[in-house]
Amino acid sequence: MTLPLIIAFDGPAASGKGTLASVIAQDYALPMLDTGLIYRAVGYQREKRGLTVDNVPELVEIARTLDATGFDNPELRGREAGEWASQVAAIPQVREALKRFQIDFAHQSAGAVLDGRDIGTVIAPDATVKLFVTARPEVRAHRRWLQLVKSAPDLAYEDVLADIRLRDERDSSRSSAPLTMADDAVLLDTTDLGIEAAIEHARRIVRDRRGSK
Ligand SMILES: Nc1ncnc2c1ncn2[C@@H]1O[C@H](COP(=O)(O)OP(=O)(O)OP(=O)(O)O)[C@@H](O)[C@H]1O
Ligand SMILES: Nc1ccn([C@@H]2O[C@H](COP(=O)(O)O)[C@@H](O)[C@H]2O)c(=O)n1
Repeated sequence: MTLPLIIAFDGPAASGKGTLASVIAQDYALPMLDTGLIYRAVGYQREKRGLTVDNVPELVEIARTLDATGFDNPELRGREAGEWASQVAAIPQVREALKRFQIDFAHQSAGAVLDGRDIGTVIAPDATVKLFVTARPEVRAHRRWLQLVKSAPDLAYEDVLADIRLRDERDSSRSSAPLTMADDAVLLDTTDLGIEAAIEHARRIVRDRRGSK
């Protein structure tokens, strides 16, 4: 019997963890979950329904009844949705309402690849391999700016950098499941790595860690 292979990618915004997670998921033919999208969907619904972060029971209900059919909405990938996501992600009751689904996804029979902020620490502390993907804020902001400027030509790099810094600070300092590297995670700093080089590093880490278990 083959053991489930659970691979956790955590790290700050635009570090490249989603890019790496999807390549590794393909390599091992595993299902993948971008958990940031879940928080983005809750934050987006908060905004659309005119709620504030103090409307906790309503936000919990949104989280509890979330429907993945709207996940392909391009607005969820936008700049504002990232900020809205980070705000609702700081509410412990919202995190709790989203937890079971993520735990079940991670622990399906073959295993899974998940990327987020608390995968290796909260959702799958038993993951086979944990990577903490990071890069300098200026580099991450530049990557994110390159992505967003295609649909927002007036967007200033400095504003994206400010967003990234604000989100890093909020995600790392919240009381519930803050962004932090698990003790047994491998650090992958992509500051000076192009995509192909980062993929090669990630592949090697997964091979080595998997082989050692
Ligand atoms: N090593 C790299 N070098 C240059 N660009 C990269 C690298 N890794 C990823 N990118 C690009 O940076 C952008 C952000 O990458 P990605 O979406 O994988 O980051 P992320 O950490 O998952 O972000 P978020 O958590 O905000 O969803 C994408 O346009 C991606 O193509
Ligand atoms: N496991 C996670 C994943 C995401 N978040 C929060 O959502 C925001 C958006 O995430 P992206 O990965 O799409 O950038 C992020 O800033 C976090 O606040 C989270 O808390 N836990």
